[in-house]
Parts: sequence; C-alpha cells; structure tokens
Amino acid sequence: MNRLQKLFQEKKENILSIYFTAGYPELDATLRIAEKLEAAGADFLEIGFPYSDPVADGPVIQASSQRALENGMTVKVLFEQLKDLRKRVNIPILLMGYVNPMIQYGVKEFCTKAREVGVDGIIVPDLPMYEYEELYKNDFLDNGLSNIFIVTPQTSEERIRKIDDLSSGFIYLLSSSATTGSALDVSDKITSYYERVKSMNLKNPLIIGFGISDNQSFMRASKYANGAIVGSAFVKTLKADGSDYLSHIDGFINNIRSRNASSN
Ligand SMILES: O=P(O)(O)OC[C@@H](O)[C@@H](O)c1c[nH]c2ccccc12
Repeated sequence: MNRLQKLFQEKKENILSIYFTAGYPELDATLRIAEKLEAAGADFLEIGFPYSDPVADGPVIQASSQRALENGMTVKVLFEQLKDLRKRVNIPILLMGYVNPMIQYGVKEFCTKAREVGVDGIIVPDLPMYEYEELYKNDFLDNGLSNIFIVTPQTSEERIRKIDDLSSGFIYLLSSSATTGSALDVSDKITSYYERVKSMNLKNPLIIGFGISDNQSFMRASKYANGAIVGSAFVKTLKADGSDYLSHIDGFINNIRSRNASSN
C-alpha cells in the first residue's frame, strides 16, 4: 500500500491537497514548499512538472510553468531535487504533468524513478485511458504508483465505472470543464453531477478540484467528496518578489481550513 492509499484508509473527510509547480518561483523551491505545506497541515501534495503547452491550465498555472521552465526546471532536475524528498516530507506526493515530457523521459524510466524518490501517484490529464491500459499500466503498477483519472461533468456512467476499476488512489472530480483557476461553478447542474457520482458508490475516494480557493469553496467541495485540491489560488501566493514566499504558506492553509494561526 502506498502513502496515498494509507491516507484514504485513515482519513475520510476534509482531505486537503495543494498543487504547486516545481521550479516556481525559484528553481530550488520544490522541497522547501513541500516541507512548509506539510508542516502547515496539507494532507497530500500534487507537484506539477512544467511543460510549454499546458492545455488544461489557466493563466496562473501557465505563467508558473513558463517561469519554472525559464528557471531551468525539467523532469530530470525535478527527480534530482526529489532525491531528498523522503528525508524531509512524509505526506503522500503526486506528480502532475502532461504526457509529452513523460514520453521524452521514457514512461517506464519515469515510473521507476518516481518510485525510487518516494512518489505515490501520477496525474496525467492528457493520457488517454486506452493508452494507459495498453501501454503503461504495468509500469505504474509495478512501481506501486496510483494513476489518477479525471472525471468531468460530461463523463458517462459507464466510463466512470471503468475508471473506478482502473484506479487505486482516488478519482479526481473536475468541478467544471474549463481550465484551472476558473471561478467555482456552484450551479444546481454541478451539484447534481457531484451527487450522481457520489451515489454510484465507487470503490475509490473522490477528490474535487478546479476553482477551490478558500474555506467556503473547500467546505462546499468536501460535502460531496472526501476532500479537495487547491492549485491556482495557492500558486498565486508564491512570488519571488523579494518577500519571503514561504512565510505565506501557513496563513494560506489556516485560511482554507478556517483555523486561526495559533490553533495550528
Ligand atoms: O488551479 P485550480 O483551479 O485550483 O485547480 C487545481 C489544479 O490546479 C491542479 O489539480 C492541476 C493543475 N494543473 C492541472 C491540469 C489538469 C488537472 C488538474 C490540474
């Protein structure tokens, strides 16, 4: 069992995951941000490896990706940084990115390396399900990695069942079909989509993402799922503008959890 599966066994609600882009705002920020997030109370992390054409991402994450590339971040550099990961961070870690850089690195090598450094799962939004099944499934499974699939309001029930069969971590429920960082959709249509998926009694836990930015949206998502992922709102707080970007992390997490800093 990997750390992610263990987390979901132990914790069933209000699970908070934070996404950030590796190499942003500074090349060597990755582990420092991860440590801070763990200390502040994040339950698991999603670390993005940058790519020049991040089609599912909105302006904030796109800009962070661009900057990370300019800073010199690559898959190779990231794995080098993650060598010390498990000396410093205990919570589950997912890598998130597009299939192209993975193929360039070699998917098998990517998965082997991910396990070596202590990664628990991977999210690849543009990897088609049949390609995963036909080509890469064993690379993931042999290395104990959870492949995280994404469900949108348009995904059919049949496909959701198939995804549930193939998943061994959680299912990522997108709160909309837009890009990352858009405003949270709170329409009845979205609510009934969450309820529809919830009532399917899937074996995998559900985590909602896209547009979660504060305590209100986090609590709302947590009503329909086991927890939520926050990306753009967090990335926005990280700026290498002379101020210490690490110092904003506690406050950000406390705000999402709606605790005051002293009750940490
Ligand atoms: O940025 P938002 O709206 O908080 O959404 C989460 C998101 O950032 C993270 O999970 C993510 C970043 N890039 C993605 C691409 C596809 C799916 C998910 C993601």
